[in-house]
Amino acid sequence: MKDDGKFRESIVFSPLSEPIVVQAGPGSGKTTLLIERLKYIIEKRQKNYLGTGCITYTNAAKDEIISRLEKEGVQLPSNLFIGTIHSFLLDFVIKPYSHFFNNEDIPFKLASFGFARNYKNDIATMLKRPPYLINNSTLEAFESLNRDKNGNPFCYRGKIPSDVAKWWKSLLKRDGYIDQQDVVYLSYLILNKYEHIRDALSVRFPYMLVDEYQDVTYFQERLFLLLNHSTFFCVGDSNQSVFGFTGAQPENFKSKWENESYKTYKLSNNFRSAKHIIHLANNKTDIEQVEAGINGTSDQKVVFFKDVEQVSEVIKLFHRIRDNVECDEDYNPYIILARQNKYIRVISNLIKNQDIEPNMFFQKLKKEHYRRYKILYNSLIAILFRRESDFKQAVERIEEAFSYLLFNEHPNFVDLASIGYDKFMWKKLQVYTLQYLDGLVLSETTVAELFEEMKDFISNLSKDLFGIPIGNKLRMLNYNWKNQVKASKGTTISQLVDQLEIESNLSNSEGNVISIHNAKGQEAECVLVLAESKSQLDEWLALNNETEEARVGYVAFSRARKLLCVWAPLIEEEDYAHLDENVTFLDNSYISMKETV
Ligand SMILES: Nc1ncnc2c1ncn2[C@@H]1O[C@H](COP(=O)(O)OP(=O)(O)OP(=O)(O)O)[C@@H](O)[C@H]1O
Repeated sequence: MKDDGKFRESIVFSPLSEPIVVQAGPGSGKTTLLIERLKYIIEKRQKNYLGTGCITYTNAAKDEIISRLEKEGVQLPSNLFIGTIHSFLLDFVIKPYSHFFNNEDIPFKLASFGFARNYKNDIATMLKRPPYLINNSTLEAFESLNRDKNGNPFCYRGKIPSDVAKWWKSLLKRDGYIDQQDVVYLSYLILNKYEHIRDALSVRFPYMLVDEYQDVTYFQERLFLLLNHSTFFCVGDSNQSVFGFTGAQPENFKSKWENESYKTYKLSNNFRSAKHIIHLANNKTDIEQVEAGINGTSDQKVVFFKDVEQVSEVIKLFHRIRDNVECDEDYNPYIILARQNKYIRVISNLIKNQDIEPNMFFQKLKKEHYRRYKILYNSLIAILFRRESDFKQAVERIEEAFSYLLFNEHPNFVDLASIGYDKFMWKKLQVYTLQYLDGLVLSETTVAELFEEMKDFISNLSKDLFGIPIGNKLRMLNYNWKNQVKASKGTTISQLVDQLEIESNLSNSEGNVISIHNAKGQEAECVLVLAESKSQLDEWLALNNETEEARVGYVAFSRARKLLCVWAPLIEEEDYAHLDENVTFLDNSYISMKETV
């Protein structure tokens, strides 16, 4: 059937009881279609108490869907869930039922980001390495450990041997925690074992919509299959499956596609990109997309930078070229994409064109004592938000500081009853503390003084307001500052807050430089993709999408609406001559030419 408005309406307005899978390339409007279907479900669902779950891959995608619905004036019903699979399962399975699988008979707590840092020495011992060799990427690998199909702990990044992986998961369990990956695995175990729980969940959510289905993991798929009272609407693109290192498998989407109980649809239009971008991407896959949006008619070719060795020159060239592109205000004007975080930091600094010293005080405290770092950092960010009159965010930051101070926990998991508090008292203490921080003369208060004063203030406040002594819970605020004695007495709060303010402004402007993985689902008028080597670019441009690296290139190129520029060091024009119908090669002389003119 021709991919036109009528065809799309027929998908959106299909009977609510029909399970549907939509497969289509980038920019074809999959997410847009999913939102239309969601609107239709909200309007048509038969009983108001029936819920709808809309599973997004990231929180950014969740925000985007909510804002699009709100913009269109859709009233969001209270039983509508929009968010990641992890938050869905945390709310509806882990918090209410995970105590069934915990020897302590209490729900598991979520190990928050940065959690592995607390176990650095144990990790070093297990890996038989000195602690200074345990870097962030090793810690990240521990935090993202998943399971193989048999449920055994498994590192899809290939960094952690299986015996160490097993040790890590049992350590978490012993301490009452689960990590992000096990939110899915444990939820699967719970739903698989207890029929009444899975039935209750499935009946509560008879409509489930899932975006980016190609990145669903094995146990996520198994879990979805258990919800047999729910009707699924799934959209995805196997060619954009780039999260193999988390255990995601495009095969899950393929098997859904081949499952005869689903009605399947393919979309062929691309509403996002200029035609040469679409044709370049078509070269890589068996999905043939057709230019159908307003950008489709543009003759702007894809630009490859050749003979440009310095990334700073490439960025200059990119900005020069995009100066000539008329951008639509409704879209992000540009993004710069790279593969590795390390590289992204270098580029961010280049773009800012200024060397920002990372704040040594925070860096050191983070290494020396992570929990105290969390307390200080959050308190100061709260001051910053207060300055900007963002009271809500300020109190949230104080709450995080308090949660680490009193419980060494993320705010979601604090046990207020253990200190005789209720939620109202907890908030009240935070609001008063925020007022107190706001009243300090920041330029005259050192970090060491802040800790001492805060301890007295909070402990007196708790006694005066509620008659509850919590002084012994505040020992994190007693600190001898180890290797930072001098700095803690010589650094004022205003110096640190000012530094944080600069960093937060910078991170806003840095928002345009992102990793390819984080750019999934996003689009911008102009896109610069930085390959880090010639071999990487070769793989990105190869005529297949079999390898994950090849698919990473596909995702990167297809973010662009009007202009796509690509750079790889030592790129050779003759290697890519077969693309010349869609590609122009430019070198540094473009800049000098423009300057002369
Ligand atoms: N039916 C349509 N008519 C015109 N424009 C559309 C239509 N559907 C989507 N678009 C526009 O096309 C662009 C891409 O849409 P969307 O993000 O939904 O695509 P997608 O298939 O989810 O992309 P990706 O796979 O890259 O995440 C957006 O700017 C969107 O507004």
